[in-house]
Amino acid sequence: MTIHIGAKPDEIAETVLMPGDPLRAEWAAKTFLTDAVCVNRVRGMLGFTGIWRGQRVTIHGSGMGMPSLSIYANELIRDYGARTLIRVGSAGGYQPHTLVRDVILAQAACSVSTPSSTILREVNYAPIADWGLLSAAYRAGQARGTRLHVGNIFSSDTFYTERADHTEQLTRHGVLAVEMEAAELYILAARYGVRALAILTVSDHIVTGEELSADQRERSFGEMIEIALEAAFA
Ligand SMILES: O=P(O)(O)O[C@H]1O[C@H](CO)[C@@H](O)[C@H]1O
Ligand SMILES: O=c1cc[nH]c(=O)[nH]1
Repeated sequence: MTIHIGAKPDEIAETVLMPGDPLRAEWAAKTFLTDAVCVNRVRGMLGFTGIWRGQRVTIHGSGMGMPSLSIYANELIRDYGARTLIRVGSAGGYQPHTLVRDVILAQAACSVSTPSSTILREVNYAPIADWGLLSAAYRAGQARGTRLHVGNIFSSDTFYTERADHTEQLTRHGVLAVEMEAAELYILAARYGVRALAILTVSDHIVTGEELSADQRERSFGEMIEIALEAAFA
């Protein structure tokens, strides 16, 4: 047990999928894993461990924002031995071609700051995905015929931005979408020598205003979960 995760030491798998939403973790575990057991309930941050095609997998919520993800990813890696962490999240599309329900593989994640900024100091570190996971996810998405994009995303510290100029410049520089966790996940993975990838489903579009409901965000992201599982064990 750690401060934030109530699981016993052997109850977390080496492969962990991390949605921001703990209820999405529950839905995904019940939908895609067999013999799924709830291994964490501390603070309502649900985690489940079960079996997918003979492989042990944990699906554990990260909460919203990089400070929250940092707590869970640190404990999963350092205390429980997680070696592959795949964020499965929602994102706001920036580009005309990143449409609602499209899937984005985050090759890199830019940010204004991350929890690691205090230790990286003046270094403008480039957080990047694990190449093996990224290429496997791309192949899995292509094979399924998913509308897929690979590229840079923005990990924001805020959901409600007051900086229209900011969004405009990120869009102009080819950033595909905005979310709130991937950059810190990639930095932690690099620090501890483990594999990480963020797979995102576009849940709303920052320019057109089209959006999915909260219920759809919890339950309609099956394609992304299957791509994540296939990539993890490719
Ligand atoms: O759907 P999740 O995985 O939570 O991801 C996105 O949704 C939340 C904001 O609504 C943030 O956590 C953002 O990164
Ligand atoms: O962080 C997020 C996630 C989904 N949509 C947004 O606009 N921002």
